[in-house]
Amino acid sequence: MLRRSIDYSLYLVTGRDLLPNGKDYLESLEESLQGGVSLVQIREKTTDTGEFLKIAQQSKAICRKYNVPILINDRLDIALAIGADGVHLGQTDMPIAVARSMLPPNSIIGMTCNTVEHVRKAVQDGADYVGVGPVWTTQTKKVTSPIVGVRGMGEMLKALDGTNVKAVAIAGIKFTNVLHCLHGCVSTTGRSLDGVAVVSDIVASPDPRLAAQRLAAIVQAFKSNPSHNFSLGPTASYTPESVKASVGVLLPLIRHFSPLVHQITNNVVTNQSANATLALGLNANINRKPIVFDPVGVGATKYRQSSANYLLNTWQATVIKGNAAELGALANSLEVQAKGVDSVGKGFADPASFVRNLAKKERCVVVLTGMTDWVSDGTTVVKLSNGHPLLGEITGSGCMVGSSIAIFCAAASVAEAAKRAPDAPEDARLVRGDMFAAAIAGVLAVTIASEFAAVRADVKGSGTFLPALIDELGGLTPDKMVSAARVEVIH
Ligand SMILES: Cc1ncc(COP(=O)(O)OP(=O)(O)O)c(N)n1
Ligand SMILES: Cc1nc(C(=O)O)sc1CCOP(=O)(O)O
Repeated sequence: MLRRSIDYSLYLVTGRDLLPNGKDYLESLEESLQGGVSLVQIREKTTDTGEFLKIAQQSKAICRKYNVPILINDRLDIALAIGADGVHLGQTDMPIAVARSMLPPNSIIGMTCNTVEHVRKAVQDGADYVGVGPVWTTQTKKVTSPIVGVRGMGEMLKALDGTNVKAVAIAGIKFTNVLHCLHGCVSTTGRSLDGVAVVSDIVASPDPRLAAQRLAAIVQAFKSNPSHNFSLGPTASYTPESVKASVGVLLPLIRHFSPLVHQITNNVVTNQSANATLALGLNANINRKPIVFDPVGVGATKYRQSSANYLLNTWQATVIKGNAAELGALANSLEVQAKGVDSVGKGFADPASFVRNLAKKERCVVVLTGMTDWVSDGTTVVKLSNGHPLLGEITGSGCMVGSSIAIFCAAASVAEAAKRAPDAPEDARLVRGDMFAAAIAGVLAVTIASEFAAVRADVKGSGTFLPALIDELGGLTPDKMVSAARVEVIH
């Protein structure tokens, strides 16, 4: 039998103990519905049955006014008593089949899932939706299962492929991170969330209407185009000519906008990275938009590995840049070995597939550096064949590439922001501008400058190469970059 269609976009789970002082529960619920809450779950963990029943009845009357379905957390008896639209069950609650046999036909049953196995079981048992998480930590409840993290959600969502079971993420979701959550929680097969479940960001707000409105606007915008990434999107078809043209456009933007770039770098290369940044035309400072992550020597120690994972779960990287050993370690691949922070051996047998898969998994642009550089947005792969062996003989050339990528990303993002009308509708893009082209331009700036530097008469070896490289970075022009760039596009 067909179940009614539910809009899971903004799923409010109630929490009366979080209401601001003096705020009435029913008034808060009604305001949140006016703000765009599309589904409500009444969650009362310590309330007596009689009071729970009364609250559920009153809540149902308000939800009906806005034509929004109401579910009950854990308690089938309350759901049956008030004629709710369904229940939300936890892993230790009543099995779905038993609940289904007791509830009216077409009732909605949701199940909490903390692992891929939970999701598979919930699908098998006939859940209508899964509440997947915890995405982040939360103050609202003592969560006993490990944090799944945004990067762990893809595998859980993938387990829903081929089913009609819906998914909402839960725990720690707020206006400030909801877009990160939606962007990051997409499987490699393209399955994204149907919505987000939120308690405190709405309930604890003195203005729940506004709290719901701003969450709903982002969720709706994301759902209207869930597949976009940091490039021009899956429909954009890149060619060597279009890539080179973008690179040519981006370089003057750096000098025009001189965006601020906040660099957190290691002590060995601080000076050099700052010099490269300045040569390209920037003041190193704070810019809060694109994030370029260079996981230096990530495979070398457990501490580096756990720090990288922590950072990647805390914010969404726009670009991850590394050598074969670093990216191999991030991807848990044993194909390439490291020696200190350097990569040894021949590299990946199929670098194009490697970068494409990692970019898809991490939901960002991936840059694999080496003799040949490979860049992917998860769909398209670009192979870049510029560079000079002297680059490998100076320390920190990889960090310089990271800085250069950051500069181009900042310029592309600031230029896009300048074009945008102040009242333009929310488009749910974590970073605006073509970050794929920017990452490519960042790599090419250094590798092309290295080619110009290496052939200068004043360059006798790595010692004289470094200042010449900085000079050549400062002297780059769009024409020089476009005519020197060796770009192949692999779709
Ligand atoms: C949408 C959604 N997802 C998960 C939960 C957690 O439910 P449960 O595991 O039953 O834990 P309690 O809510 O009972 O503490 C939820 N309520 N809603
Ligand atoms: C009810 C609930 N269940 C969770 C789980 O991980 O299973 S987290 C949670 C509370 C989420 O509250 P907030 O939006 O305030 O972080």
